[in-house]
Amino acid sequence: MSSARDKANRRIASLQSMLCVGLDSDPSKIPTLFHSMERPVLEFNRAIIRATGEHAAAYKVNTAFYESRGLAGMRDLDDTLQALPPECLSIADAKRADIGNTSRHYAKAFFETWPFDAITVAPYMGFDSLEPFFEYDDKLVFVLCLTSNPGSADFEERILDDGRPLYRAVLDRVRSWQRNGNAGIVVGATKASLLQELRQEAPELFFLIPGVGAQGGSMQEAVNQGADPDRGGAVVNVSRALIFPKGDFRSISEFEEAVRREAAKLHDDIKEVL
Ligand SMILES: O=c1ccn([C@@H]2O[C@H](COP(=O)(O)O)[C@@H](O)[C@H]2O)c(=O)[nH]1
Repeated sequence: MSSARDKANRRIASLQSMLCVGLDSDPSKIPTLFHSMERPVLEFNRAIIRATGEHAAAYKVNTAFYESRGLAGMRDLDDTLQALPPECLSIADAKRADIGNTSRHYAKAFFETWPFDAITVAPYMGFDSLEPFFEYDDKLVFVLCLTSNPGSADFEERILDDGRPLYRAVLDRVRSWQRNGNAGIVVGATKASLLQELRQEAPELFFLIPGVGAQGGSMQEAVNQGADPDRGGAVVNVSRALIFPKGDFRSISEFEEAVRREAAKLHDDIKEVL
């Protein structure tokens, strides 16, 4: 069994939490309190980690918010990864994949240079583009399957000649590609009824479920439909609705308290269902 997956399941069971905290740390949205600091995004991330640590099973770093800031962003990504609690699953939401020769370097970047436990990848270019990721059998590779956005209808929900929607074909292939239980899929919380169908089809896959909060998905539905038969095997991501609480904060600790309250609420919702 992949050690990343083991780690995630241990954390889910010990905490009774599937909460994945999304560090979509958009500098234009972080509270002004942080703006005068030398590294506002890193300090913001550290505050979020302090506030959510006791409730989180995983952290997802969406690399777009760091890459868009060039070198300074990459330094923040590096130091954020080091600040994550080692008992939580760390996910690079990088949505990579290319010809095999190039994918090998993407895999090295996100599994070795930055030693994340997991990465998100796109299935469009087929098995040889994903094989370099699956070769890391101690990690978790989340393949985009049925995404949370309305545009999932453009390709993912298209019906193939054999009568299956494309996302079902992706699911079937991912099941055969996994090594040592290192495969996962991304399914949007906004697709709750289909989420249940996919879970029934693939009880052995690990699920990353984004789309709760700002995109309208419900935490309880996501956990209910997405958990595996042992009530583990999935993490549910919340980014904006958790890390950007509304309010005018006079101190960092006031800000952290607001985030902690929101994380505790989400954790309570999860515990009620698990
Ligand atoms: O289908 C997908 C795949 C990835 N995402 C990512 O998850 C978070 C969601 O952010 P919220 O603020 O909680 O809406 C973000 O990083 C997306 O890029 C997704 O939403 N849907």
